[in-house]
Amino acid sequence: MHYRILAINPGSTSTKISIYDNETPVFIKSITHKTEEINKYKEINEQYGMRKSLILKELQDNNIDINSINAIVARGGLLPPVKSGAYLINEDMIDRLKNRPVIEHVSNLAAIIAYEIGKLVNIESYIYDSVSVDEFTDISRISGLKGMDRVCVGHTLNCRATAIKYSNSINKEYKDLNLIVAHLGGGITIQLHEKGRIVDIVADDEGPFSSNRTGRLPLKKVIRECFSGKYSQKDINNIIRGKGGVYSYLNTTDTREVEKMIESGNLDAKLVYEALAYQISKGIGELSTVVNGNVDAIILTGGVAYSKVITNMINKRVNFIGRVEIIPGENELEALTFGVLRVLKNEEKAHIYKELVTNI
Ligand SMILES: Nc1ncnc2c1ncn2[C@@H]1O[C@H](COP(=O)(O)OP(=O)(O)O)[C@@H](O)[C@H]1O
Ligand SMILES: CCCC(=O)OP(=O)(O)O
Repeated sequence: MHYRILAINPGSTSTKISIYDNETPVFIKSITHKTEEINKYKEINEQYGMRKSLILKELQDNNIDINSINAIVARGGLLPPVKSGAYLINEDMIDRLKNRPVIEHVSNLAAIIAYEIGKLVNIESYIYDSVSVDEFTDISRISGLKGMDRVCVGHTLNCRATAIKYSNSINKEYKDLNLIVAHLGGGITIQLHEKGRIVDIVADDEGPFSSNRTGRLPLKKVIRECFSGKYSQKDINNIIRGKGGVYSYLNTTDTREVEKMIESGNLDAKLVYEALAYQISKGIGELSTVVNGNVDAIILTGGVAYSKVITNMINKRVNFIGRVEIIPGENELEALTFGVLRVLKNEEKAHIYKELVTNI
């Protein structure tokens, strides 16, 4: 059977799209959005029309007839907790993403755009391995305060696809392995996949800092700053996810720049980079206890995993736990497409999204 699939992955500064004919990519494009254009919109959701028009124009300019597409797949946004795998996009999901997303995040736009394009040509649209995939156990959900459960929000799309890719590469079934997967991108999250289920994670506010996010901070000091009168809630959020981490120490979010600083003898940069590796390693160590140390492999992925300097530092600290595999970069368009292909080929079933949880 032949399927043509459009995948949509919006980021803060770009919208990535691809067309695959079954497993073969036939068109891949990253549409860049100028900061001035993005800044025109007060809320992220207002960018929907602009991004949808650019996608349609891009397809038209490249002679791709939208009527030739059989299904659309989008990066899943900030829904209340959902299962791993595919969900058919429906009105309930669109209502939640447009009106009550759990967090404002650019990934919320993906399903909205996919659904609208799907309606134009009367085809189904899906999300796959949403950022809010939550397979926590009862024990991992406990936070330390009744009424404030931990929730799982992370880079599940890349982590799960990379974990499956690694399992296939060693001729083992993903569901038979215990894997710790660290997504080292602009944001960092670390996941424990126990026999194919993501039972616990270190979220981007629970562990290591990243290029522009603070990670876990000393709580008492955060409370003092929040009530100092100096900041609005938006300011605080912008610091935590945007102006924190490497950026706050070294004024750059590009870890390649940090390496150049280190090479030129900058001792502050050296210390911050070592601290980054140290904190990532601590997160990996923390998750290894969830399976009593029975870890088949630790996988380092995402853009920062291209850096030999950082992966060597992490390797030294964590290889006593299990073998360290480096699978750099992220291939989210492929992960989305292959996921929905499994649905179209009846190898997986798509879940139906229902608004059950109302207090998140
Ligand atoms: N070769 C490299 N060496 C070190 N860092 C890199 C390299 N390539 C990309 N990065 C870093 O990876 C981060 C972006 O990772 P990526 O997975 O593309 O991000 P995102 O999660 O935002 O999609 C940036 O901080 C960038 O500086
Ligand atoms: C919201 C969790 C996933 C995430 O942080 O994605 P980005 O790193 O792409 O912002």
